[in-house]
Amino acid sequence: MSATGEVKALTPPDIVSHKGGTPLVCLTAYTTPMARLVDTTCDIVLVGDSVGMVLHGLPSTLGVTLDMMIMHAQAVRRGIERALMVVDMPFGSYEEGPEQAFRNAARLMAETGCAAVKLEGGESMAETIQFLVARGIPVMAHVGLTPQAVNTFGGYKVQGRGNDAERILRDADAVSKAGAFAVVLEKVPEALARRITADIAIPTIGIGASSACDGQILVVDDMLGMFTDFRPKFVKRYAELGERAQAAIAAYANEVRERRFPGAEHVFRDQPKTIKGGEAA
Ligand SMILES: Nc1nc(=O)c2c([nH]1)NC[C@@H]1CN(c3ccc(C(=O)N[C@@H](CCC(=O)O)C(=O)O)cc3)CN21
Ligand SMILES: CC(C)C(=O)C(=O)O
Ligand SMILES: [Mg+2]
Repeated sequence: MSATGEVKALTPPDIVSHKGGTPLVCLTAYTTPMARLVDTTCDIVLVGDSVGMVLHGLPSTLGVTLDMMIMHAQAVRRGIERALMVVDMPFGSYEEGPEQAFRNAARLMAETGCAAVKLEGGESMAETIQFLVARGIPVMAHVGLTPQAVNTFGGYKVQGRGNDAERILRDADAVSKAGAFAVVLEKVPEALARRITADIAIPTIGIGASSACDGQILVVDDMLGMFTDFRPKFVKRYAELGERAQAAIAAYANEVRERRFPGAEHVFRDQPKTIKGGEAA
C-alpha cells in the first residue's frame, strides 16, 4: 500500500525478478468479479483467448476476435489492483508482421489499460517480439503447444518429445533473447521444461509442463470445475463449482414447481411495513 492507500501494481521487471525464486502464481480471468477474486492472490492475471471456448462456446480459439478480447479485458481491468494484467493477442491479429502486431497490441493497451500482451510462437515470432518491446509493449511469449496452431499440430498434443525437444528449446531461447519478460510453456515433457527453465534468462510459466517451471498457469474455470467440456491431464480441480451450481439450479426448479419459492420473506405486500429509519420493506 502507498500513502494514498493504493496497492502497488506488479510490473514486468517484478515478474522477471522471480526467476529461480518463489514460483509465480497465474490464472486467467474474463470478467470483473473473477478478476477481483484472482487479483488478491495471483501475480499475473491473463485475459486468455480461451475465453472463446470457455464463455462463448466456440470449438477452438481461432474464432476469437480483437473486439472480444478488448471487451473482456476492459471488464477484467476494473477488477484488478495488484496483479500484472496480460491480454492474449487473438489468432490473426499479429502474424502478418511486426507492424500489424504493434497496431493491434497498441489498441489492446490503449483501450483496456493492460500492462502487457501475450502472443503464441517461438523463433518465427522473435522479430515481432523485439519490435513490440523496443516500442514500449511488454510481451509474454507462449511456446510448446500453441493452441492457435491446433490445425497444424492435428490436435492438442504434447510438444517437444524426443528429437522435437531441440525445436522447443530454440523457440524458448529465441523469445527470451528477443526481449519477452516471461514465456508460457504448454504441454511439454518435464525434462524439457527443466532444461529450458535452467537455460533461459526469463521466467517459464508452465501449463502441463511440470513443477520445474518458474511459475504455473491454469484456466480458472478449469481449476474451479466450472468448465467441463474437456479435462486435460494437466488440470487439477480445486473445486467442483459446476456441480454445486447444477445442484442449486435443480433446488430452485423444484421449489418453483412446488410453489415453495418465493416464500413469505421474498414477497411484497399492499401495505409496506415501516421500519426504523423510514425505509420501506
Ligand atoms: N478451458 C480451457 N482450458 C485450457 O487449458 C485451454 C482452453 N480452454 N482453450 C485454449 C487452450 C486449449 N488448450 C487445450 C485444449 C485441450 C487439451 C486436451 O484436450 N488435451 C487432452 C488430449 C488431447 C489430444 O491429445 O489431442 C489431454 O488429455 O490432455 C489440452 C489443452 C489449453 N487451453
Ligand atoms: C491457458 C493460457 C496460457 C492461455 O493462453 C489462455 O487461457 O488462452
Ligand atoms: Mg491463449
